[in-house]
Amino acid sequence: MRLTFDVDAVVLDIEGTTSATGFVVDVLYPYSRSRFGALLAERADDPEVRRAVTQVRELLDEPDADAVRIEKALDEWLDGDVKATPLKTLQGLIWSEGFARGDLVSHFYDDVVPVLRRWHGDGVRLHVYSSGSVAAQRAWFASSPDGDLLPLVDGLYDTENAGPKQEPESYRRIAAAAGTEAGRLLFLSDRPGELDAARAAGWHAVGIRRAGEPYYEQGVGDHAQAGSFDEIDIISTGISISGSTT
Ligand SMILES: CSCCC(=O)C(=O)COP(=O)(O)O
Ligand SMILES: [Mg+2]
Repeated sequence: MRLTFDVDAVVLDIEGTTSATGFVVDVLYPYSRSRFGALLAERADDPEVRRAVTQVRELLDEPDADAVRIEKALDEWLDGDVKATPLKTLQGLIWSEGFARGDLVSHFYDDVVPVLRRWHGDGVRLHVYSSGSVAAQRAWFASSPDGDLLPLVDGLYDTENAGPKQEPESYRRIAAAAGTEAGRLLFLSDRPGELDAARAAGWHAVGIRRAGEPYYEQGVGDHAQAGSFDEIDIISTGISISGSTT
């Protein structure tokens, strides 16, 4: 079944939506795991590392946690795919350097890039909202197998600049930052809790269900769903339900 939305902007989740969770877990996670120790030891004075370490200590409620304890916590969060903000900050530092060095190339499902190019060509604004840090998102889109996709993207949002993905307030912040009415925004994600939060903020939301992804069997509750981006049409009239133009 095809889905049609009259919106001005589409906001994209990454893992499970544009890209395979398996790739993130099997390629990116080991890459960061093997580099946490050196990052914590050699760059402890880097302001971003220091800020993330402070956040880890706060989350653990262990103000004196040393580098060994911090690394253990990061590894445990990796094992559980826990989307802790300081984990994502440190991964973002490591991955963006890995992408820049050419060690890493990102992954997008086959249907995604042609559809993103079409929507962008049609004047639909594209934003990203992922638990992966903005630095990681930037590197991910810049180093795709199809080349640099960053020119397609207007805004990048993560759990630091927008907030947790399961809270409606985060979606209100993104709408304000993007300068777009809630009813003119469409969120695509694999996780029902994120779709619920977007809808509670007045956005349109579609669950992306791809066979083999962790949330495939659970489904997306009562949200509209699509198996690929090909099933979604965007028309952008610029006319909101209340009749005002954007
Ligand atoms: C380029 S971001 C890498 C993926 C990642 O670490 C992540 O947590 C993605 O989570 P999402 O919110 O996009 O499902
Ligand atoms: Mg996801």
